[in-house]
Amino acid sequence: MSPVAPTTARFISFEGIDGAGKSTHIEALGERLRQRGADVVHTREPGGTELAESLRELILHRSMDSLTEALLVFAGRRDHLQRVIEPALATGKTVLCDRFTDASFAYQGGGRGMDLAVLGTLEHWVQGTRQPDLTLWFDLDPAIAAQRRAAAREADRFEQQDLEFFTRVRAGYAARAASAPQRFARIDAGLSVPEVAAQIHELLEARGW
Ligand SMILES: Nc1ncnc2c1ncn2[C@@H]1O[C@H](COP(=O)(O)OP(=O)(O)OP(=O)(O)O)[C@@H](O)[C@H]1O
Ligand SMILES: Cc1cn([C@H]2C[C@H](O)[C@@H](COP(=O)(O)O)O2)c(=O)[nH]c1=O
Repeated sequence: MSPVAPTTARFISFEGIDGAGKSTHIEALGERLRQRGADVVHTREPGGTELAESLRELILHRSMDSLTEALLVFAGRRDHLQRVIEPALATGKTVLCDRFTDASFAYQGGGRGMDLAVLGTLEHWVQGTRQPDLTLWFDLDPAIAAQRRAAAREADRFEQQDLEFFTRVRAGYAARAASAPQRFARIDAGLSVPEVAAQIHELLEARGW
């Protein structure tokens, strides 16, 4: 187990349908990387800056059409990239981001049925070639995710959607993972919390992270 050089910039995103278990594991992963010498920044989307957090409130709670939703998500992402993600990576930090652009393809593309070419154009405008170095995709049966959410919290505008919506979102993630297999690592999120943690541990060990 060799320590990570503090100057090794890494961008790791966490993806999956609502309730798949991302948040449960992010802090522990950050701690693991810190112990190996990384300077870790935790952030999230929508959000991550004051402006983008304001947009998050609108996106999660106000009614709007899918193109408006996508434009707000990408506007927040631009601010987030400029103010937080790019400066952190430029100074050798490790960025752990709870959701990034794959969520736009899964939710606005898969869930809402938006044209993927339009999303691809927004992606190119907003982030150029910037992509995470690793995306941990917490893959879970939407029915199980719904049970977990119901036990955990009050639903926002996305979480109120039905199983068909989340089945399309899941398929959106699967398509995105198939298009970038080197970047995506699928986690079986249907297992217990310790078993999911073990999968993440093995994935990072295999990369020497
Ligand atoms: N492997 C697991 N088995 C059973 N319950 C779990 C598991 N992982 C997480 N949970 C529980 O499921 C609920 C949702 O988990 P969590 O908030 O981590 O999901 P999430 O993917 O971050 O959701 P969201 O993206 O909507 O914020 C929580 O109550 C959490 O304790
Ligand atoms: C980045 C991003 C997010 N969303 C949706 C997905 C989730 O339902 C919410 C965020 O809630 P969380 O509890 O913080 O996971 O936003 C989206 O539709 N499009 C996106 O690009």
